[in-house]
Amino acid sequence: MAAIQPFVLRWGIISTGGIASAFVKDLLVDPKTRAVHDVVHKVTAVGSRSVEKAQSFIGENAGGDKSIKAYGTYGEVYADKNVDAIYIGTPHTYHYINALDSLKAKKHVLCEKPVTSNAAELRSLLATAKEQGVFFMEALWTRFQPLALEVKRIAEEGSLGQPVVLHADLSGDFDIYNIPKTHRILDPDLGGGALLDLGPYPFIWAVLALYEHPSNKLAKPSNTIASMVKTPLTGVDRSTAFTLTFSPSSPSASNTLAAQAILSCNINVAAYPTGVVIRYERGNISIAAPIYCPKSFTVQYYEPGKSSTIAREETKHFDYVGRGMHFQADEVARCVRDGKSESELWGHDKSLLEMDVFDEVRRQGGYKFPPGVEKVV
Ligand SMILES: NC(=O)C1=CN([C@@H]2O[C@H](COP(=O)(O)OP(=O)(O)OC[C@H]3O[C@@H](n4cnc5c(N)ncnc54)[C@H](OP(=O)(O)O)[C@@H]3O)[C@@H](O)[C@H]2O)C=CC1
Ligand SMILES: O=C1OC[C@@H](O)[C@H](O)[C@H]1O
Repeated sequence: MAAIQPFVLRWGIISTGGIASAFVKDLLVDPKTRAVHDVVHKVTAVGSRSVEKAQSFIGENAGGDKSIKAYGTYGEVYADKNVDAIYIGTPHTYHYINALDSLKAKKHVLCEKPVTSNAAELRSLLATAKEQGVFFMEALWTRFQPLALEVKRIAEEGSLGQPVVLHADLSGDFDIYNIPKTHRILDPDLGGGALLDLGPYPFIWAVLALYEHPSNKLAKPSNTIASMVKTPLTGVDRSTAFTLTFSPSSPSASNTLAAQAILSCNINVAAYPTGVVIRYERGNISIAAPIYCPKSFTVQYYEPGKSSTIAREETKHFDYVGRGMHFQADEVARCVRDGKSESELWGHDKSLLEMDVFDEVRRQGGYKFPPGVEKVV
């Protein structure tokens, strides 16, 4: 019997920065190393604002593969007939225009986080993706990693009971007093600050453990409270804390979850070793830093009826070839192969919730983008 050929997704890469490089290296990892046999990835084009940069990028990240086109404009990638899907790795505030141009060229899109600067931009992109009949997804790679799938399985299998409270922090020491104020983490024109860059990760754990919990019935948080500390360097948020409360919409509502997520992010201190703690009625799940690609988590089960005593605990470790960005690429390939417009794991509703929450956090924190940064308001 003839072997079934894997589906090949042909990628065009927009920009040649740090994360585009990491993504391409992962795309080129043999999927069989992670037991994936149904899809494979091919990079067919790289677009940069400089053709020399595109050429060097291919040399450094794809062994100088001559079959990959190097372009000195992004537009040539959108127009390339040998590109099925576009990966966007530009700074936050360019995601909207780059994604819009890709969608208008009828390309499927995987766009780095945060998907847009605000919710209005995202709504506009989703409308365009629908009109054009193409797939669109935010690159929230953590949601597709095997560790996240296993945390979700254990959290929902029943032994731990209902979630009560989740604490998640992502911090990173960006050496903010010594880097240029034009660095993307500090520059307000590039959506600088902790919330947009780091906030998606504490948020994704709140979504996985609370929003997606079966007892929540995909109800949005009933309340969001937020506060920001701004850096005088450029006025962007150095530290942001926000809480999301999930509670039944009425005493008879089908969404019965009553739980809170306490989330934070900072750009002037390194990550704490435990990045996420989810407390349940009958135990805890602790996830090791870095929370964007954790390699282990520990589940503790309480002595029955005694939340002060741990009866047993188990730590699970995960390892694979590559950084872990290829799992989201596999999801894109499968969705495109199957004619889907969005992923079931990180679908449009979750990116929309993220941008609605972030808009509200910025409103309460008093963070306004400079005029002209938001392309849709
Ligand atoms: N998933 C993850 O783990 C990570 C995701 N990210 C996300 O990826 C995005 C990019 O981050 P990162 O790779 O660190 O950024 P970099 O600054 O390293 O790269 C951004 C690239 O975007 C292009 N670009 C287009 N317009 C501009 C502009 N006005 N200023 C600067 N660069 C521009 C450049 O490529 P060229 O000159 O070739 O056009 C540049 O190399 C961000 O949105 C961030 O949130 C970042 C890090 C990790
Ligand atoms: O997505 C990200 O994850 C890792 C961080 O260091 C980086 O700044 C951020 O963009």
